[in-house]
Amino acid sequence: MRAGFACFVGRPNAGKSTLMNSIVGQKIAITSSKPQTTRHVIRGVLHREDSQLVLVDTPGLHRPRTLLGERLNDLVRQTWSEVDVIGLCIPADEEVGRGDRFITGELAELKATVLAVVTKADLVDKKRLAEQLVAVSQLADFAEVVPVSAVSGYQVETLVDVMTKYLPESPQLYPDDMLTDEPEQVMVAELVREAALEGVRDELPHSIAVVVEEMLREGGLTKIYADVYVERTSQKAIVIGARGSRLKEVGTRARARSRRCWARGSTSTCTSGSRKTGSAIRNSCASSASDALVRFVTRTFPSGRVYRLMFRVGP
Ligand SMILES: Nc1nc2c(ncn2[C@@H]2O[C@H](COP(=O)(O)OP(=O)(O)OP(=O)(O)O)[C@@H](O)[C@H]2O)c(=O)[nH]1
Repeated sequence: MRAGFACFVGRPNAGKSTLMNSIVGQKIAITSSKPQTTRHVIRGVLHREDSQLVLVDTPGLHRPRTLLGERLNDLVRQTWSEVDVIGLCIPADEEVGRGDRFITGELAELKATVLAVVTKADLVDKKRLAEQLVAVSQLADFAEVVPVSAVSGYQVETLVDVMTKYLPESPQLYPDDMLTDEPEQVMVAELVREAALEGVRDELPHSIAVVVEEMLREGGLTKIYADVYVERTSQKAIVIGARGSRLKEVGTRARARSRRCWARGSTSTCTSGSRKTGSAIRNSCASSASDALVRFVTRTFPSGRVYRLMFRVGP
């Protein structure tokens, strides 16, 4: 029996979270086309008869421009020092760059086994993939270099085999039925944040935060109250959209994703807005709501920057 921790590292947008989801087989880390989507360290557990691979997702390492950026980088480095295997992700469709060399240099100091993972293999032809494998191999003395595509599934199993090979001999670390150690509330908040990030401008990912305040069981349903925070008043309009349309979409998407995540079905969704724009949103929701199940939460918000979203998930 082998069991241990592994993580994927690499520059932002390299495909780390998508790969982790593909390996664990369930949506655990959120993904988006925006760089620096990941803010939490999330564990996904892959159970096999003779092994347990615990995957830790990290934010993309980047040149920090803010204190939050510095803290995210600290989180990455801390994770590196605690795992058994590290997969350095480098996309097949982008040149090996200074960022990759910088990360490789840092990894050389660690005790973990370092593999290179050439991600997004589906985006290039065989010749380009071969060239990228050579370029990546020249970066450092990696234990292995593995090309994969999380989207097509190409070599994902092989990557798991290779990673498992480098885990220490150990009894299993988590119970059989455990896929992640993230609390349910954090996972739902991440799903809402993912929905809120869709279609927003590049600068926004770090400016949106979501806190699930309450999850109330009502018979077979779970009523979820989530607060969406933005950093600046100017970002409010982006998150809310014309006549509340974006916020409503966020609620709908988050509900659908939560439903898929728990595979139980759902009944209703609702969004409501800030103190300033709340009534406009409620009106727009009401006027566009052909779905009779849409309900609204009326509430006075202490700050103009918080938007409350309510949706219900259930069988
Ligand atoms: N075609 C293709 N696209 C991929 C693949 N893996 C990831 N992507 C896309 O690449 C983008 C970034 O993927 P993420 O998994 O969020 O990247 P990340 O490295 O976790 O990003 P950060 O959270 O910024 O660190 C998304 O649009 C994914 O859909 C792949 O194997 N093939």
